Amino acid sequence: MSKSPFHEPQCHALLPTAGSGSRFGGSIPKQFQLLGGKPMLAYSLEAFNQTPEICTTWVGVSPSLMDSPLLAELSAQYLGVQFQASGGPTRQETVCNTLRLMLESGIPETDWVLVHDAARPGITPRLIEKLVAAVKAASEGGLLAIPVADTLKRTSPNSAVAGNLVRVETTVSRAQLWQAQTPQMFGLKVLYEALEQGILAGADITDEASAMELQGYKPLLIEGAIQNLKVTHPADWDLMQSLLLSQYKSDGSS
Ligand SMILES: Nc1ccn([C@@H]2O[C@H](COP(=O)(O)OP(=O)(O)OP(=O)(O)O)[C@@H](O)[C@H]2O)c(=O)n1
Ligand SMILES: C[C@](O)(CO)[C@H](O)COP(=O)(O)O
Repeated sequence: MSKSPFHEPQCHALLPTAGSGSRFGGSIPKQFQLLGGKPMLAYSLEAFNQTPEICTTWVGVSPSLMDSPLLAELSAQYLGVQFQASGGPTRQETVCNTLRLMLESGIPETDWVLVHDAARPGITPRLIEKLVAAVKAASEGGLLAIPVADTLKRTSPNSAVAGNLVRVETTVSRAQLWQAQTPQMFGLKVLYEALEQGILAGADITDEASAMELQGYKPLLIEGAIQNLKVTHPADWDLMQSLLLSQYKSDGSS
């Protein structure tokens, strides 16, 4: 890969897939379960493959799945994609390990990386392009997110009532609050260093932006879309399936 001083930063995708999907359940992790006939991960791979700005795509896989038929099938189908045994015990470790491999492979440190949850199959090339355009125009990292629309209630460790009920402790103002989605787009080396330091410090990092914020950055929020929701609980599955069906119908792509 070129390292000339005139190198125009390129964009790369990184999909962490080493989660166990404990809240979702099932005999295999949710990102490999069939959604509308194909593994959930395939939707994100296709969205990035169809986005001309994306040069390479890297997938962080749990080492225990590297030799599975599942992976063999996906690697045969998505030939240009780099499937790496870089999965770690937490999402941020999976991302950090994969970034290290990307840097070691010779991708320039100043290139951009878009980290995207395999559990968000509703991502589209249009949303990816919107993020890339905004971040490149500002030359600052950013993420897709949506403003909070519901009233927010806080509970406390003492708010449990009989059964599974909890009581409201207080209402939290939703003004200026956004829900973070992915992709989250940052410079490759700065993100790697931010995650490495955050992990070493034992910080509570739940996304790439929070690692960057700990280093003093103020990432840009670019409006995403509700269809880009994260499939977390079993109830999200049918909703996602309907959203994907209507998206594909309106695209004319299936
Ligand atoms: N050790 C981990 C944990 C999570 N992820 C990935 O991070 C993304 C977001 O995580 P989430 O949807 O919460 O998945 P899980 O961690 O698998 O879910 P749970 O917390 O319910 O176990 C997913 O693509 C997941 O595979 C990962 O690569 N490595
Ligand atoms: C990165 C993320 O999707 C942003 O909302 C979210 O923080 C991932 O959290 P999870 O608990 O790993 O699903």
